[in-house]
Amino acid sequence: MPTVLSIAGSDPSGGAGIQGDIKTIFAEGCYGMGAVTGLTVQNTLGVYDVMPVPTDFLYRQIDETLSDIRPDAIKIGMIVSTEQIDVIVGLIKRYGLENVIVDPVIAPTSGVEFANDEVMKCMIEKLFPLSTLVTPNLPEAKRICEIIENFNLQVEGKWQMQSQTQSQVQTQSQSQTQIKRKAANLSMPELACFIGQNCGCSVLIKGGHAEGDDATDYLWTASDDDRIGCITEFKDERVETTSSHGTGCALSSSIAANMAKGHMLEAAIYRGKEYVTTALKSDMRIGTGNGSVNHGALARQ
Ligand SMILES: Nc1ncnc2c1ncn2[C@@H]1O[C@H](COP(=O)(O)OP(=O)(O)OP(=O)(O)O)[C@@H](O)[C@H]1O
Ligand SMILES: Cc1ncc(COP(=O)(O)O)c(N)n1
Repeated sequence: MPTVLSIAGSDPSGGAGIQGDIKTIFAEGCYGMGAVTGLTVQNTLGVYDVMPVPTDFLYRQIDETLSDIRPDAIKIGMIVSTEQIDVIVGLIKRYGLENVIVDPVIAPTSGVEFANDEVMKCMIEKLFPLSTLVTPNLPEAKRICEIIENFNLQVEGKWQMQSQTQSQVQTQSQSQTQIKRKAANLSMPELACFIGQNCGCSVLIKGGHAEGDDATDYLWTASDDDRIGCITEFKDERVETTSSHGTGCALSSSIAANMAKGHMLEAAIYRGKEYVTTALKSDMRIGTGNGSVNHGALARQ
């Protein structure tokens, strides 16, 4: 059975974080594992508090799991300190892990902040370049671009190596200076391109917080020679529901699970989107606030 490790925070109300991830991974027919970065106090009405797990304990959770069971993909959600990032980055490198999906949860829709600018800067510099895919929502993508601009970050790595050999990419690279100047007003595809070029990873900007009748996500591809530097649109209907808590966690976990099953990145995103739309359409209505998506609405092998 394909195996997926989620490294994320605990959401005791069950819709997001490690609880939502493992439900999603199970529904996708994979074996789910979870290493907890922090405990939260939250329900369907908001996030009230966060308590980080000590760094050495996070290290031991992941290390002992990896030394026993090798994951075919990993999903990384809430990270609350630069020390936690160093631990995760060190272990990804030591075990040579592949199919690394990072959902950079900066601040939940309602409630306290998970990651400050210092943590985000560290994530951008150290974790993003090791990632197969980074999946910010629209406000997160704008904040990441501002941090890249404000700290003048440009991460050395695989992107720079690839851009020397790809003429299509060189053309986009030349327009980077122009993109940098107007980062605050970038469109969703431009945001994806800006982050991807600066961090050397594929980037999916999620459209749940955008306006419009459709929920459209945009992928900028850093790997896969044929598609490098290309933008791909993933469009689906916008579902009217008050049960949308955990969509971001469900999407990234579903993508990780589908990559663990052997799907290529674009196919895995397509299937992830299908999973989330079905989970939203179920309109489960648990709790008194913004209830959880129905993780069991689509189950497949
Ligand atoms: N009302 C909706 N109808 C259909 N799809 C949606 C809706 N809201 C979000 N999505 C989809 O859900 C996925 C997650 O997007 P979103 O922008 O909500 O991420 P997020 O903010 O990280 O999620 P969360 O609210 O769990 O933090 C995307 O594929 C997005 O297009
Ligand atoms: C532990 C944890 N991780 C991620 C989220 C996603 O945030 P939201 O769905 O509220 O925007 C969350 N609420 N809790």
